Amino acid sequence: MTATPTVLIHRDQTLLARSAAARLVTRIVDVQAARGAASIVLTGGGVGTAVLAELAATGARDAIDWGRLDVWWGDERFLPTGDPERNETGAREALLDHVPLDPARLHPMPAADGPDGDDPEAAAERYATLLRAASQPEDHAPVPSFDVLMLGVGPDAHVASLFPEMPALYDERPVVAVRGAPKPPPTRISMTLPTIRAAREVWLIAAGESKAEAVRFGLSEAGPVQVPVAGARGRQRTLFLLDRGAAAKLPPGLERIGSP
Ligand SMILES: O=C(O)[C@H](O)[C@@H](O)[C@H](O)[C@H](O)COP(=O)(O)O
Repeated sequence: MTATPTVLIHRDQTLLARSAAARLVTRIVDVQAARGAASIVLTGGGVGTAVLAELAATGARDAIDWGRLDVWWGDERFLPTGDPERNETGAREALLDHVPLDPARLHPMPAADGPDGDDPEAAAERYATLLRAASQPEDHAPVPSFDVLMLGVGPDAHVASLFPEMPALYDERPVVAVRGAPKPPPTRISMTLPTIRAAREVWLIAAGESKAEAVRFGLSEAGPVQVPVAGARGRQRTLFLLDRGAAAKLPPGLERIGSP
């Protein structure tokens, strides 16, 4: 059963990113204490990368046992390794290159100059195979039950590279290639909604008024094909981490915990 979302509103984007980074430290430390290793899924985009930069900047990051953390990506822009537009490149610069991760536990999505060359379908399948290999019998799914899966939100209500009305939203494979994405670059690789929903916790992180409408519909009963945000829910917990701008059009009657 998926959880009813909890909404948290912060004053501005900086406080939102700091607070999400602090929450991430606590969550990873708690999971590592309970189960040994933890797993997170990263998102591309401005806020997602800002969270990683805040995590790199906080002394609390040393509380994490970086060698026992698996890092996955929810989506990737299908570009050559090291391209500045790749989500992996942004995440490395912001955090991953500055902490003692185990390289074997770092799972970037394949690049356009990777083992499958310029074939995003084969690259997506390769990533799905990696996820399948990492899933445990208790996950009851072909992918692991990620401890935290973070998602940015597009103004059109996309999450990862799942854009409204596009074929990826009907696809039941764990990872798919996306062609013709409205946000550049057009060719991408993305986890699908069933994979996102396998996560224990899903955190939707959004800042700015341009996201307010998408957040509003994402918290409604809208269908995920029209409003992918509405289909992104965690098995145990779903958090909408917002700044005031992104929270400007919330539907009435929602639980809200504001910070001054
Ligand atoms: O590769 C990407 O672009 C993404 O993963 C995408 O889903 C992103 O998270 C949102 O578009 C929000 O991006 P912003 O935070 O920059 O608005």
